[in-house]
Amino acid sequence: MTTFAALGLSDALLHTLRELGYDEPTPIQAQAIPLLLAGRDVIAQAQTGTGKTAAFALPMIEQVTDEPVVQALVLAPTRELAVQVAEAVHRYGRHRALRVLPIYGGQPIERQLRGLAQGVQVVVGTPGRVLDHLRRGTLRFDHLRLVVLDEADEMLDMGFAEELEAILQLTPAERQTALFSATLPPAVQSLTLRYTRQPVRVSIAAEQLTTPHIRQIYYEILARDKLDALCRVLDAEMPQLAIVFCRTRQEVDEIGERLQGRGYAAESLHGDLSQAVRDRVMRRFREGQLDVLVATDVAARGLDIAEVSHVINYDVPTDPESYVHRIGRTGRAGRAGVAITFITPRERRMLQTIERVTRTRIERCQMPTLADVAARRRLALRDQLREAMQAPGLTSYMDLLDELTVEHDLRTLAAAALKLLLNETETEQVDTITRLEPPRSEQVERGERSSRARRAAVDERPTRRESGMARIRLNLGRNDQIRPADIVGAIANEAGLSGRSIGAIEVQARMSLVDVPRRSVRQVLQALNRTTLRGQRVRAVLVSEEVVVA
Ligand SMILES: Nc1ncnc2c1ncn2[C@@H]1O[C@H](COP(=O)(O)OP(=O)(O)OP(=O)(O)O)[C@@H](O)[C@H]1O
Ligand SMILES: [Mg+2]
Repeated sequence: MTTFAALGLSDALLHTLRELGYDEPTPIQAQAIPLLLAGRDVIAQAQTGTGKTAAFALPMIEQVTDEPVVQALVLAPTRELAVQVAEAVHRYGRHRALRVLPIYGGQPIERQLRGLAQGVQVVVGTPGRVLDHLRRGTLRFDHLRLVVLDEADEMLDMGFAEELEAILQLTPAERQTALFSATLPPAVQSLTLRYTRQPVRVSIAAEQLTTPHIRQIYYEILARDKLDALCRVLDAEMPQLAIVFCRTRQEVDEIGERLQGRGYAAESLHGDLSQAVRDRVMRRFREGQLDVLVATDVAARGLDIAEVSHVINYDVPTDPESYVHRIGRTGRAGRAGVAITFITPRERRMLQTIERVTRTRIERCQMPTLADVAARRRLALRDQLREAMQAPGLTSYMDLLDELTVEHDLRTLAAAALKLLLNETETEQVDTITRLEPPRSEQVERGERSSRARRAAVDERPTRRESGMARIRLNLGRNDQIRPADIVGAIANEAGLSGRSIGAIEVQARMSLVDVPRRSVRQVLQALNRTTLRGQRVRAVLVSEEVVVA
């Protein structure tokens, strides 16, 4: 086993590492640090959360002199990552009191100018703003010795190629260059050929592109069930911190708001927000004031927050690299994590591509039932109670207890207290989520069709599911236009959410014949029998007072 000392690091740095609790180097650190100390160019690939930052920051700190001129530059794709890496370099270099300055767009340029004027040794920035400063002449690279491109592939993907080239052209030719990422697809080749000199490739041999510490599962559900499913998953999993990734900024805003509306401590993060808001959201999330961060891929790369226990892909990522980085926000530095991906039936192929590229099997799971959620809450309450019993401060409650036990039996009293704590109003668990109401975006597109669907669904109430059977009660009024497609939609909804294939599930849609004229029921029956559900023909028959769809 290698030690940090054996890698050739100075005593002062070794001391800092001991203080930080770093006992031994990670594999990427063991390989990259000696090469970088020897002045070689390095192209390094290693799984998420395996300490790539220290792999470049430690040799950087050793090479930088006390002279107050910019000697090292780290480029990162996002502002949040630039800030985090700057803080990491500062932390690793604290025995040296290194001056490290993050430089990124959206931050007042005056502050950066002041910082630069004071003389910094290391700059960590996003390509756009760094180039800005170079062109203004407020940043000079005459003494630059080391350039690191963190998440190099992402910077190219984001269209920063020109900026990167322009920046690299303004650096001394004899500088040292290093690229780091958990994914380095072939597109990075041309950049490496032009801007590195005889680079050494370091790639940590791993069976999978993702880390084994992350449990990877997926649920297949319909798009319109996603929000319900998300809430169900959050309730069942009770993450310490969770990041929910969505595809678009609008969706991030919408899901963030709807989660807030349902009482979750959630906030949104994406590139349209002002820097002040982005900073505040990140600070609150890191401090644990938020439970859920809803984000675009802006949060997919590099962010290192130990407490993130769950990553949820609300939308399946459009490329495997994005999947790798997104789920890599959990399961860091050997910790356990859970990654949950929602896919709609049409997205199965995308999932297969991800599995193939990452060489990982993602396990299909059944959506947790309300009973599962209740069971989890009870377990959690049990743990909390045990903790509370150990903690001081119970005396004042004993008086109340003495008062109550005069009249009541202790067991009944405790049970009532538990009931209040769990706040479970329903004694019988209803295990269906059924609403015909489509999400807001769909409603707009569907126009007046949706208003009919809503009306038909007003009184729809889920009934209790028995083994393997989902029942949906549709209370349809006399004047409702009954659209078979809506009924089928509700059934598909339920089947999708329960994660079962429709072939294996028996479904009943009931209509009260008291309110619905027989003629309408006949029409519905005929129409239902012309409908298909996930490629299977629907069979609907009238059984006394009920229309049964199977
Ligand atoms: N040798 C070590 N011993 C213990 N912890 C370490 C060691 N090296 C790094 N860490 C910790 O591991 C965590 C992940 O490190 P880092 O952010 O550098 O990962 P990464 O490889 O850059 O991941 P990503 O690909 O997601 O950017 C950090 O919290 C860091 O403090
Ligand atoms: Mg990193």
